[in-house]
Amino acid sequence: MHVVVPYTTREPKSRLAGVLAPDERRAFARAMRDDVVAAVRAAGETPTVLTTEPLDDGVDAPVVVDDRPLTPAVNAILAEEAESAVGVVMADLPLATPDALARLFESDGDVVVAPGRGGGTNALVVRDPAFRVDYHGASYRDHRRIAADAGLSVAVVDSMRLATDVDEPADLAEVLLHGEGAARAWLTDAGFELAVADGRVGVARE
Ligand SMILES: Nc1nc2c(ncn2[C@@H]2O[C@H](COP(=O)(O)OP(=O)(O)OP(=O)(O)O)[C@@H](O)[C@H]2O)c(=O)[nH]1
Ligand SMILES: C[C@H](OP(=O)(O)O)C(=O)O
Repeated sequence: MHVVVPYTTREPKSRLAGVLAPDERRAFARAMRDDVVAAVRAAGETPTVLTTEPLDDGVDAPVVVDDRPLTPAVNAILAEEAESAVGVVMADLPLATPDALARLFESDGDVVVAPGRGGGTNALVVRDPAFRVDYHGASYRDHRRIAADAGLSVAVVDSMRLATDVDEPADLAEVLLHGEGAARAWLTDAGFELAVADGRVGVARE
């Protein structure tokens, strides 16, 4: 299956601005992307990075450049590849393992959705050309509605690893706890460590 990994170079991970400088956010976003690309490949599928501008950072996959916003850029790929199944796996899922992704890719359904915590859509498989994406906001709900309106079957993948997109500082604790790849190593090198305060797990930086 062809698996698209959307990746923006424009102000990536702005919700981490309180804990990471702009160049750090770019480097961390790149590390997360590299983990996702490696996991897709280890799951036996073929990744392509869908990027907002050309990349010269050693990305280990072919890239497609499309400077439009996320939704039209992904829909253009779905329209181009209407004859085949397409996977869409976000680049900010550093906990994604080959096993979790294989479960997504192997689930039956015209549309297979891995919801993100907070209402987003972290990963999808699209097997019917009538489906189109509409990201941002409560996109999990919107994608179910788009599928239902088109008469398509939907399968939902229940996976902690695919549900954990890294958007906010609290999500960094998940990477330190469960990550195994470049994103976890980047955080550790940058001096982040787990910190428990008032019984809650968070992160602190040396
Ligand atoms: N190709 C492409 N990918 C995008 C675009 N916007 C977001 N992405 C990717 O889509 C995934 C989800 O992105 P978000 O978490 O919504 O956005 P973000 O810019 O990474 O982070 P925030 O600035 O905190 O919202 C990430 O893998 C992004 O790199 C876009 O306009 N084009
Ligand atoms: C792309 C978007 O991500 P979020 O803004 O929810 O992180 C979504 O899942 O619809």
